[in-house]
Amino acid sequence: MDILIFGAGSLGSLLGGLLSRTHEVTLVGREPHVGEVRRDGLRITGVETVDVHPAATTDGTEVSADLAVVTVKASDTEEAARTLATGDVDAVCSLQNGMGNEDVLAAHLDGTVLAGTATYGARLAGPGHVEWLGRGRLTVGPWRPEDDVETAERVVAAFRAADLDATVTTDARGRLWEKLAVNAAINPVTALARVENGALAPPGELADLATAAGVETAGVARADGASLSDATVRESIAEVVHETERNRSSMLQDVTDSRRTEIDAINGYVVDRAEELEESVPVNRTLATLIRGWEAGAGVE
Ligand SMILES: NC(=O)c1ccc[n+]([C@@H]2O[C@H](COP(=O)([O-])OP(=O)(O)OC[C@H]3O[C@@H](n4cnc5c(N)ncnc54)[C@H](O)[C@@H]3O)[C@@H](O)[C@H]2O)c1
Ligand SMILES: CC(C)(CO)[C@@H](O)C(=O)[O-]
Repeated sequence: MDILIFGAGSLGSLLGGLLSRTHEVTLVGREPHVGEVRRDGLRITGVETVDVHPAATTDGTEVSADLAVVTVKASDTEEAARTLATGDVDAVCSLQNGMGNEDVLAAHLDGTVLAGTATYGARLAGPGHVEWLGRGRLTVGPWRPEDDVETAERVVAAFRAADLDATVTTDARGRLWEKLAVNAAINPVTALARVENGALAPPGELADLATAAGVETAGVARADGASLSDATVRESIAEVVHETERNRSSMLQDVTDSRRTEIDAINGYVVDRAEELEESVPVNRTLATLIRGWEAGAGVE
């Protein structure tokens, strides 16, 4: 399969590097990473050490591919979609966190839109070098009624052919809501308290706060038509906190490095959707306000 990875940062470089063992992969990213990959290849260390030489470019315009995997941060999805629209991709699959990315891609692109989740852990350690921090799982499914499950099956088969752990889902929206509830719980609380994920293990006030945000999110998910119980969300949060106890969440890393966070696609999305569905989400609203307040004060782009 001809695969374009749009957003060759941490996750995109890891998955693109692993996929390039079996498929034709082009990474679309930024300098100095792209130049280093073109010169010396991409090195993956951590869970496994892998040295590969995928194609890499900073120019994602007018490209054609069987599949574009989108791994930019949520605030860059609109630009990614506009850029991809200048080319010809048969299918696009977001593996980003948060909600709203698939709708942005669908608004700009003609091909099949797939929604995915990724629990792999990755960190760009330096130009040409990505650290593989945790084995994970990918789920991929059709996003809209007109997006066919056969395309999701072909994509999952291609991922598996490269030894990635991937499954097809026919309930992509439900899966995204569940992941959203976990991120809405863990990300802003760890970012505001400046703690590793393990600090949210129960019992404790931080655990209670995170769980309250997750349970509120499950309420909005149900109002949106998803079948996501409070118990499932509580269990998922506790499980992810346990499995990633030494992780600094992506939002904590963004705040520490003075970068814009994905708050709009996480708690911000919960607040917006809750308003449309006339649900009350005071915890998510407070967390979103605090993170957005930090972004404004820090002057991040
Ligand atoms: N890192 C992880 O372990 C992980 C795990 C699961 C999900 N995610 C999700 O995946 C997404 C990406 O996360 P990440 O940690 O890889 O972020 P990242 O910032 O490391 O990578 C994104 C990359 O996209 C590049 N980019 C953005 N716009 C571009 C453009 N127009 N042209 C070329 N390059 C462009 C950026 O330069 C950056 O290198 C997020 O939604 C995140 O929440 C990450
Ligand atoms: C699962 C997660 C919360 C683990 O740190 C991750 O999605 C993150 O950091 O965004």
